Amino acid sequence: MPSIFSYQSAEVDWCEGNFERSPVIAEYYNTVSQGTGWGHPAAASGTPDGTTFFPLLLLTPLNSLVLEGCWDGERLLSSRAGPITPGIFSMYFHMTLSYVGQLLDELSILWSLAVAYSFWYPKVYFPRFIKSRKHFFWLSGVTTIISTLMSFIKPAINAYALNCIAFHLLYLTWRELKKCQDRRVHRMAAVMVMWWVLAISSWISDRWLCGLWQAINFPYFHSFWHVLIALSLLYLCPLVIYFDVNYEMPAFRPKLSYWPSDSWPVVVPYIALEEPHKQC
Ligand SMILES: CCCCCCCC/C=C\CCCCCCCC(=O)N[C@@H](CO)[C@H](O)/C=C/CCCCCCCCCCCCC
Ligand SMILES: [Ca+2]
Ligand SMILES: [Zn+2]
Repeated sequence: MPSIFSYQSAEVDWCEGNFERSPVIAEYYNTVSQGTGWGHPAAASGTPDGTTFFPLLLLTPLNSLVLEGCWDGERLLSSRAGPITPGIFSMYFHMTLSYVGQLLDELSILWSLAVAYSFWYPKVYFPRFIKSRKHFFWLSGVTTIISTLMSFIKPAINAYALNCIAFHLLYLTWRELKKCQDRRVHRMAAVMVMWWVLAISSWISDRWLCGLWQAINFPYFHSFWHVLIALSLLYLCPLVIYFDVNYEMPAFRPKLSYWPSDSWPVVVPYIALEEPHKQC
């Protein structure tokens, strides 16, 4: 019986052929695309420095400096670790296709989402029996522990369940957009949805139509998913911060902007805070 750490002991095997480009990396393009796709949304947390928050890994140290003292340590850390941790475990998964790799990949996504929900889920959407964010923390924690235990029953369906969470995020975004007049916010949400539709189409294509892609010698749709879901997260993060600042820090006026400028074809979204008097 193979060990849970052995190569190819996972329940899932993606469409890309195994060990075609390296004797130690099972799915070369899936591993590499995960490495390049991830990281940059990690810095998409921005918070008050009075100016900007950039969603690029390169700018993370800069952001961390300006965020310190404005956000508490847990929020800062979770906004950094949230996207990076699944990225690293996912690389390990595609490198080995091991059972442990698969569960680390899926459970790290589950826990990162739970942490993000705990910190940023707007209070107005709390269930009626939840009276404070502390209670909501407990609710998220218990739900996540139960989900973690259930995820061992049939790991192959975990990814489908995780993908369903995106629908809840879409629903929340739609609820927030109904209350928001800012056209820039609507535009950013539209771009996020566009990347997500392309991402989920790639993920489903790889899962369901693998025979077709192998027949035309192009089994790389899961690599596209990695890059596209990272891009949608890149747009989701500033949106989450925008809504959070409106709820939690009403003295500030958040403004969505693009770096280096709105008119460039390739841009990085970020949030600028407009508040002349207050520092944090
Ligand atoms: C201030 C903002 C803080 C934001 C914190 C963000 C926390 C991020 C939490 C999770 C990151 C999601 C990681 C994506 C998956 C990467 C790994 C991967 O590709 N795994 C696959 C196997 O390699 C696996 O099959 C995929 C499983 C499904 C994952 C579904 C994740 C849904 C995440 C929703 C992203 C929202 C995008 C916009 C939606 C409208
Ligand atoms: Ca494969
Ligand atoms: Zn993957």
